[in-house]
Amino acid sequence: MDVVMTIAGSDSGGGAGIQADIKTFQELKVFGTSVITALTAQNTLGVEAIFPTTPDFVSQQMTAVFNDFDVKALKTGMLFSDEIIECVADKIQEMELQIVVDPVMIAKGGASLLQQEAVYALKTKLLPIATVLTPNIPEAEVITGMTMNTQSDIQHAAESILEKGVQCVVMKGGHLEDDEFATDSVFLSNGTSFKMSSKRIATKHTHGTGCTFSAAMTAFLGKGLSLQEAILEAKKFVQLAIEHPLNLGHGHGPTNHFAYQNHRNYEVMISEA
Ligand SMILES: Nc1ncnc2c1ncn2[C@@H]1O[C@H](COP(=O)(O)OP(=O)(O)O)[C@@H](O)[C@H]1O
Ligand SMILES: Cc1ncc(COP(=O)(O)OP(=O)(O)O)c(N)n1
Repeated sequence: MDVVMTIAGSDSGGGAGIQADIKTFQELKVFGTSVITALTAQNTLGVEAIFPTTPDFVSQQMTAVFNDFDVKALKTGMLFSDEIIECVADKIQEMELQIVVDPVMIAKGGASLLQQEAVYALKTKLLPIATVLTPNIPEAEVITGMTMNTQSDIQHAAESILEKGVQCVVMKGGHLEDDEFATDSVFLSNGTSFKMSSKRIATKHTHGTGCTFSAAMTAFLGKGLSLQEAILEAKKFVQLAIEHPLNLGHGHGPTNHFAYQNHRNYEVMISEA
């Protein structure tokens, strides 16, 4: 059984963060381990409180898992502070691992899940060792300092991120105003680029989409899929999870992690970036 890890915050409401990651890992039949960076008191209506873990305790959790398991791939989600980012980066920089960095910054309700002063550590410590970075448009704008309105803006921002040492950037288009398609643009450091589109679902139940997408990518990388295959299959996983909602909670409900096993046949459309 392939072992993967998530380093992220806990969402008491179960739709995002560690909980979304572990559910995704379970559905994709990899063994999930977890390192908790912060606890959030959260539900589908928003984040009510945040209680961060100490960097030392983050380090202790990582050591405990790494001393016992052969972790093939890991993802990072909510990292909260520059001290936690530095401690995570120091620990994994020498390891042979596939690293998916989901640069979680702001939750849907507006709560800040990454302190502003931590953006520098994210850029200088974590990006250089990342296999894949999965920013949404607002996150890519913070990382690059660029404004992104057009496909050409997306390409320029991706190029500037690749220069920081990341092997692949997946610019998520969930926030773009397109009624028909949810399109993500993928750029690899070897010069390959493509867009992947799926039918945009008109729904408010999109809590945890980013976490689920990056967790699925991590699971597929852990299982040995190539980078491109892992990205495409993760897109399929998140599409099905959005398309078959569970209708839970009173706000932005969670996605459905069971859907991939029940409705496997979704074709993601691929085109030139
Ligand atoms: N309404 C939607 N219909 C279909 N796919 C969506 C929808 N919203 C987001 N996605 C997809 O979900 C994934 C996560 O994207 P996004 O919601 O932008 O991330 P985040 O949660 O980090 O803001 C991407 O593949 C995106 O294209
Ligand atoms: C603990 C925790 N981690 C991450 C998020 C953000 O998740 P995301 O997938 O980006 O979904 P939304 O916040 O946009 O619903 C979170 N909310 N909590």
